[in-house]
Amino acid sequence: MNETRILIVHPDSSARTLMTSMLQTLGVRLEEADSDRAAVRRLERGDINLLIAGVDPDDPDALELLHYVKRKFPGLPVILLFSVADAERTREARQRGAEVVVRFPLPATQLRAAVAQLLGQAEPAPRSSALGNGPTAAIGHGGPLGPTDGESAMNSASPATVEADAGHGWTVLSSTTAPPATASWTGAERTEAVLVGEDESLRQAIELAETIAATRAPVLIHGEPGTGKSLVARTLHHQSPRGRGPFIELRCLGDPSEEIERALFGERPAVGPATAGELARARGGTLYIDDVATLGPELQGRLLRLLRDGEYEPLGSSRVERSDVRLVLGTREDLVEQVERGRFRQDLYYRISVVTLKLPPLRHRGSDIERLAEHFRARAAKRFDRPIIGFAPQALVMLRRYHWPGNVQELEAAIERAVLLCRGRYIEPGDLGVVVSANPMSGGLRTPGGRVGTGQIRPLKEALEEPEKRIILEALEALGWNRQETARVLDINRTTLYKKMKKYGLLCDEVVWAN
Ligand SMILES: Nc1ncnc2c1ncn2[C@@H]1O[C@H](COP(=O)(O)OP(=O)(O)OP(=O)(O)O)[C@@H](O)[C@H]1O
Repeated sequence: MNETRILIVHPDSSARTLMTSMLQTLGVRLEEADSDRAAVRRLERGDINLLIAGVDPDDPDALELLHYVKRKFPGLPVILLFSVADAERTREARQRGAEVVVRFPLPATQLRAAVAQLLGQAEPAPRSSALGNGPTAAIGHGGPLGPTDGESAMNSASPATVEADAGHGWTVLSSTTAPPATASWTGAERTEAVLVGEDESLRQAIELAETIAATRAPVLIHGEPGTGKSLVARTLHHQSPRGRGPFIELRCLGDPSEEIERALFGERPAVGPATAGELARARGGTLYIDDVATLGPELQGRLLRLLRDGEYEPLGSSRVERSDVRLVLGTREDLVEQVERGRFRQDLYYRISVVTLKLPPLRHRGSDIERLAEHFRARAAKRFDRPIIGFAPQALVMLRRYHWPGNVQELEAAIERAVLLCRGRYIEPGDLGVVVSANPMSGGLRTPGGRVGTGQIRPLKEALEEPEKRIILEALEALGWNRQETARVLDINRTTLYKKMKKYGLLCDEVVWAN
């Protein structure tokens, strides 16, 4: 089998070196070109599977190489790296067939995810002998879960992309641009539910999702209950070329294997009517399977086959069906741990985890708590026609101190209840239905009697996270975000500080090169 080759084009050698170092763990052959001319020469020798080109959108010839590639090698996927944000040029590049347009520099994880997805769908570009004869072998469909014809180029000619591009906020060019105040994915408004949040780790998850939204690769979403996995899956669907197709959700928790199997694959008994499964219903769209960790061994095997070969058989039938869905999987469990315990197939894990979005728990999202509370208040006031216009200061303090084990879902329910119960115009602490400890270090929920309910006692490690985050944040702020000095004062080494900052989403402005 031919080696996979990526051609990196950039006039600046340090940018090429940087990209090479970001991609070397992928185990592919990386080649470099310092100009469009050199790139064309190399492309014509054949066997390039993916092109990554850095461009300056202000340059009038910025898209010439793209234009050439899409004409001569229509199957060759292209990632364009823009040196500055330029929405107009981004639109133009996508109309001309660029699969991914991102701002450079960008996090290594994001670049690797985009490359992995596109390589999963591409076959080597044809050799030069086939050139000049118009379109030659197009992108291979990389197995049955590869893109359909309409998706393969992911270009803006598809109605979904044109609409998403037409001023609705959807653009992949956002890796280092600041998100808007709320609803980074304004396109999601079509689904009614809007994704609200500015927390850094949520933003990184969203950016990664944006990068791969247009591909058909499976996506794994990991997060505690109520962190928004289903909402992110839905948003991902609406931002993809499949956005006009169905979005189907299948929740697995607690259902016996056979029920899930029937729901997923459908049933075709020897006698009697056949029943379509969710896979058939989601045809042309996206199927979100939640709590994938709870699937039994048999179902895991069938899911693996579906992902690998795009095939399945309905219950009671031996006739093989082909699937045409994008799969998004949700889990609240740590799948690596499940693999180590022998409860989850490693091969399945590898297949679904190439792109993993990690949603942070609400207690780590800082000011997003208020942002979300305000969003839910406004929505509930409108929905229930209640004249509630804000929060009393003490109610906000309470919201900030509570640790929200049920995450956004719990917050949403608490605010809706408060809007209904509130007698004044501002939500008061009493309306929230929870009594949060006055001690900011505990962050715990107390029963009205004043004692901590046993159901609210948290594992020590988790309970210590909140004060630890606060102490680190205060030290960083006091020391002007000087990490060396902060580590010294806190008496920890810099690597430990870095890891903790990452865990708590405090790496605000930093582009993550490593990992
Ligand atoms: N960032 C967000 N902005 C606005 N609403 C949100 C956000 N995250 C979650 N929600 C809302 O919170 C509720 C719970 O979200 P969702 O069902 O997506 O969570 P989940 O992680 O899938 O939950 P579960 O683990 O129970 O399946 C939904 O009503 C959703 O619309």
